[in-house]
Amino acid sequence: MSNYKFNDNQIAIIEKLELNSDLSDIEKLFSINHPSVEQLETLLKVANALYRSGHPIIEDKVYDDYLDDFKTLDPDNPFLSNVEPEVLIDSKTVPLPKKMLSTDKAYSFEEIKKWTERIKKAASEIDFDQESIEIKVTPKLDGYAAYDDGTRLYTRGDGTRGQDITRAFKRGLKVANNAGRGLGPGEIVIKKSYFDKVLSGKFENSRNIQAAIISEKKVDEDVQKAIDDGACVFYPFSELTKWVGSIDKLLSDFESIFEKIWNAVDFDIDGLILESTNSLLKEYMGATRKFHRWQIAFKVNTESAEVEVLKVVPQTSRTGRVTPVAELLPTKLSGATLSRATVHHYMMVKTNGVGPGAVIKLVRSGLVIPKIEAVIKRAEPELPQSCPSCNAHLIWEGDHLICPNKSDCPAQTENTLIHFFKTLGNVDGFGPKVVKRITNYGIKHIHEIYQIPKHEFVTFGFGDKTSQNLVDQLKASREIEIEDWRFLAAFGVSRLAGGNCEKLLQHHSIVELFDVSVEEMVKIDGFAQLSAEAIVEGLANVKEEFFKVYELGFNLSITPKVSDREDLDSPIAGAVVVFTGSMQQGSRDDMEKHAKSLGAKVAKSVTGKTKYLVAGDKVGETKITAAHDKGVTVLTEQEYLNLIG
Ligand SMILES: NC(=O)c1ccc[n+]([C@@H]2O[C@H](COP(=O)([O-])OP(=O)(O)OC[C@H]3O[C@@H](n4cnc5c(N)ncnc54)[C@H](O)[C@@H]3O)[C@@H](O)[C@H]2O)c1
Ligand SMILES: [Zn+2]
Repeated sequence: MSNYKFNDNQIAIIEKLELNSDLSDIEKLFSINHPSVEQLETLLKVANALYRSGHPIIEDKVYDDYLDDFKTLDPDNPFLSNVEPEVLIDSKTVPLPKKMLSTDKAYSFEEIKKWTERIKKAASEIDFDQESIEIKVTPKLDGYAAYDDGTRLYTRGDGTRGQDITRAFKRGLKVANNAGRGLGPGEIVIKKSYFDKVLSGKFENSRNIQAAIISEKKVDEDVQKAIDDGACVFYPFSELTKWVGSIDKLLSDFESIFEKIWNAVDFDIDGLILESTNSLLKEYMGATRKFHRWQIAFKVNTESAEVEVLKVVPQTSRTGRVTPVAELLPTKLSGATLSRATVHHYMMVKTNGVGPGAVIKLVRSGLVIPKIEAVIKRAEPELPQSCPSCNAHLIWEGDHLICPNKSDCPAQTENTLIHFFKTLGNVDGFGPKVVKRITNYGIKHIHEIYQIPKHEFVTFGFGDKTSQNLVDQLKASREIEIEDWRFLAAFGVSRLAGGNCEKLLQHHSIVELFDVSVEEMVKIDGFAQLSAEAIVEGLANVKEEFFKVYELGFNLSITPKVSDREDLDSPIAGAVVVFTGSMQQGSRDDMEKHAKSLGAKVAKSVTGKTKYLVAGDKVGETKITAAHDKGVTVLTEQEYLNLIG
């Protein structure tokens, strides 16, 4: 590979670093296969400086991989334990009003899960109620980090000292959503659509422009126009679209949350930020010198590869849908060897020619399953005629091939049972292997599993100890308290995952739900005609089995009814209340909980639906004015306490 050649802009930046190597030696580093520790350090410093001043030389993932290597070779190097510094625009730095750190990174769902485990562990260490742990997800803006204290605007610098770039506001830079000044940390960003339409001819990437907005030099006229057009803004993180919910919800709805937040803004983003919002927990978890332990960035790496398909095998799912799984010539992609990928459905196999010998473009998106982005070379597809599990003749239903043998298809039975225990999630022991063995002996229903005595497990071929353990697990799964919505979701009715179950159970008890008509269901917020029809039909199909299982006696915690809350005789019942700022009488978490118990709907941000904004200390004037503008009643903490008596 030939060496990289720096351009003049890059050379000017590298010279500021005052490294002890010649430029030509540094250029060579970017094509070396296994750089030494010293070489890695130089390489990282150069790449970082170029990246932060708008002239990146390598992809983020490549940078992060080098960083990983460096961590292994020289874990105590100070470059690793501090925020990666920006290149100074001039020589003067000022202390930041608040520390600005980097974020820890996760490139997979597994790493996110581990992070949530750490939060739960921290919560249990300080007796913080697990139920109250709240996670916020926002888009990770890929701009230029800055801090606005209401008077000055600062760069992040080295995390404790930055540079004064208030001039950007003097140049007309606006705050996103007209949110006003003083909202703390955020990023200077440029609207993607504007960049593509107006600026992409002249600038290579939006980083070039970010650097121009804050530079000391006179601003380029196109950039000034972009500022005047409101296409460049300072976006405070507090103003971002967000998802807020429990750890369970986060993990169970991860893909849909991901989709929604990822597409929420018209700015470049390079991931999602996940963080705990509970101040007690945050305080306890604290930070390293580099990142907050209560926050993590989920980054996606979009590396792709062209891969040959060896064959496509059908797999029958719990619902009878037959999923095409492509077996691939094993290929390395972003650090993992891929040998399988799921194709959406058999219609895609048929129309796009995904058969043996086809070449597909795969993208590993950081989520668990690699996605097929395109079919590069078609091949004759093989469409199965019969169910790989029960041999029943397959039928088309829309884009899908379906095994119609609901009652007697081993794959459907097994997957239904696996889904039940997995969704219940309160015991382990009933994973795919165990379930397969049990179903081989003719067990087909959830309620039957609960009636298997120990000696029968032994005749199924489980050891004595394992058999006892399985019996104990079954008992425990009924005794350990579990939310009724989760229990319902475990029956795997189509369109009845956890979120929808909870919404329905806020209106009807789990037993009543089986008698709710489509007409009644569409009256509930969030249920359209088609989903309601599917749900009512799905419930009817599982009704018999549901009650057999329900009558075994599970320890269900009941979802509170909306009506109970609105009927409460409290001045805030049914009202949407937002708490902001720091409170005197107790923690904000506690106040929110108390408000909920009084029937209020506690929200995190003010919208047109908000009735009261309870403002504690240190709340910006702009936030209050904005609330007034939306017709919200703003109360001080004391006024609120008087109101609820
Ligand atoms: N390509 C390269 O050569 C190169 C060089 C250096 C760094 N990088 C990339 O930069 C990363 C490290 O950079 P970093 O430390 O500046 O940033 P980071 O990726 O660690 O993220 C931390 C920053 O995210 C910002 N942020 C954006 N949206 C946010 C939100 N919604 N909530 C909270 N914070 C938000 C904040 O400004 C914060 O300072 C590396 O992982 C690497 O991928 C790339
Ligand atoms: Zn079948």
